[in-house]
Formats: sequence, C-alpha cells, structure tokens
Amino acid sequence: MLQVIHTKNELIAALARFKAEGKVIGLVPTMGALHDGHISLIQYSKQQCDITVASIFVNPTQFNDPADLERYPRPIERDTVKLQEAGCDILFLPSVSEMYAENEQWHIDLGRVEHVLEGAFRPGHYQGVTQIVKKLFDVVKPDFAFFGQKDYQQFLVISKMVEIFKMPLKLVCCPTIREKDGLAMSSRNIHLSETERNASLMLSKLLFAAKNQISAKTIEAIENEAMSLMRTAELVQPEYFKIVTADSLQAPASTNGTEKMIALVAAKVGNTRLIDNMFMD
Ligand SMILES: Nc1ncnc2c1ncn2[C@@H]1O[C@H](COP(=O)(O)OP(=O)(O)OP(=O)(O)O)[C@@H](O)[C@H]1O
Ligand SMILES: CC(C)(CO)[C@@H](O)C(=O)[O-]
Ligand code: BAL
Repeated sequence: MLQVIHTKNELIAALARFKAEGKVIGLVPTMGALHDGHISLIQYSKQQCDITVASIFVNPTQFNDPADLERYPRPIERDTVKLQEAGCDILFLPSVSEMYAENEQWHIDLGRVEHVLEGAFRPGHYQGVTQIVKKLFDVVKPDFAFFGQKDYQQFLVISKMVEIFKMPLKLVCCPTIREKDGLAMSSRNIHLSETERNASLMLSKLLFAAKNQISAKTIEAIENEAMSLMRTAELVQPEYFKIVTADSLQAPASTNGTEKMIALVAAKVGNTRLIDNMFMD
C-alpha cells in the first residue's frame, strides 16, 4: 500500500522504523508526470531494495526558463495510481516551502561536467539539481538512488556531488526507456503536437546512426552531419550534437581508442526542448 507523505519530519519518522529493522532503502527522485521510464526506475529499486521511496517535486531552482516551469505537467492523481500499481512503498510529495527557506543560497563547485552541454544551454540548472538532490539525500538517507541514463550529464553531476560530500550511498544509472519508434520517453513529450512528435524522431535516429558510423567516420564529420541535418529539418532547432568521453564529457583522443564514448543531443522541437544520448559501443 502506497503511503503518501508531505513533510520531511513525517518521512524521517516513517523511514526510521524501516531502518531500525535493517531494511535497505531505495530512492527514485522525479518531477512527476510519470511514464514507463520512471516506472522502470521503481522496478530497479524494488529489485535491489526492501523499501522504495519515490519523490515528486517540480524543483523551481533548476528551471532556467520560467515558461518551462509554468507549463511543466503535474498530473498528481494519475501519478499516485501509477506508483501504487508499481508497488512503490512511499511517495514523498513536499511543497516548495517544505523544501526551501526564503532566499536560500546554494553553490557547489562541480567542475567541468557542470558547464558543458546542458550546463552551457541551461545556466544554473545543475546548481538547482544538486541543491534539491542534496536535500532529498539528507532527508531519506537512502542506500541506493536510481536515475535514468536519459539525463546522463545529470547522473555525472550528482555523482560528483556525492563524491564531494562523501555521501554513503550508491548511485545507479538505469537504461533509457524508449517508445517503439525510438523516441526517449520524457514528461515533456506530452507537449508535442503530432507533427512535432514525428519531427522529434530525428534525435534518436541520429544517435543510432552515429553508433553505426563511429568506426567508419571521424567524430567531427558525424557531429557536423547531425547538426546540419537537424538545422534543415522542419520544426527542429538544434542546440548540440556531441560525441565525448563518457566519464568526463571531453573530446576523445581518437575513435579507435579504448575510452568509452557517448553521443548526446539537445534540440527544441517546436517549443519543446528534448534531450537524448547513446553509448557508442
Ligand atoms: N525514458 C526514460 N528512461 C529511463 N529513465 C528516465 C527516462 N526519462 C526520465 N528518466 C529518469 O527519471 C528521473 C526523473 O526524471 P524527470 O521527472 O525529469 O522525467 P523526464 O521524463 O526526464 O522529464 P523531463 O525531461 O521532461 O523533465 C530522472 O532520473 C530521469 O533521468
Ligand atoms: C533529479 C531531479 C528529480 C531533481 O529535481 C530532476 O532533475 C529529474 O527529474 O531528473
Ligand atoms: N529531467 C531533467 C530535469 C529537467 O529537465 O529539469
């Protein structure tokens, strides 16, 4: 039976009982509007942990675009049913005032993973993400926390934060769940019209193509071709298409080396900003 909890104190009390029994706690942080990608994270947590806590909190400090925050979908009743059906144990559903004091300040030096790619196009985004994730980790004190590969750079940034604060938990990066036609599931897909939905397929197609071409072409050629195909596509405004090292998001020394590589893409389709990525091996 899903327990819905709105305050930090109540959550700490509920978890204290489980912790006293030696139960392993898994946390799945989300912003709601749940889809099968989120539910897969709940399933990974249930496989590895005794108690699964999901949080739904549309965190204002990570939105660099006020219009994006305003129109972020919030179907909380449907989300609650989905979590109940998935066998989640606790839903943490706090208000903004429960999580933030007025004019609260936060800054953490996360190094280069904060400033490239998403960080360059969404200034301040990862400060906001780490600010809220630190609060969630401090309240729940989970043994494991589950995140999606779809937000790969976010996973690296949170890993860096955990290292800086020496937090005693294990982070798990779970595979991206896609629609049958390849589109990465995302809460923001709901905003796409039918034509935009068709146009957005280009992102995953370019990633699959890059993976096929990686040993035959230079990285520069693959990136340039992808960018020019996106630039000429109707409704698509590309931000970046980059192939970088998976651990530090830097240009790889060569394509035939041993470094693990990942391609990452971001583009606006109509008014909706989408991201996706794929490992190149
Ligand atoms: N398709 C997916 N497959 C696996 N995990 C996913 C997928 N989409 C999102 N996640 C993960 O779910 C967690 C919560 O993400 P979030 O609530 O922001 O959903 P979202 O679909 O990424 O929404 P949006 O990108 O529109 O904000 C994150 O760890 C994210 O990486
Ligand atoms: C990790 C997260 C829940 C923090 O608000 C958010 O960035 C997300 O949904 O990926
Ligand atoms: N899924 C990452 C959260 C965000 O776009 O703000």
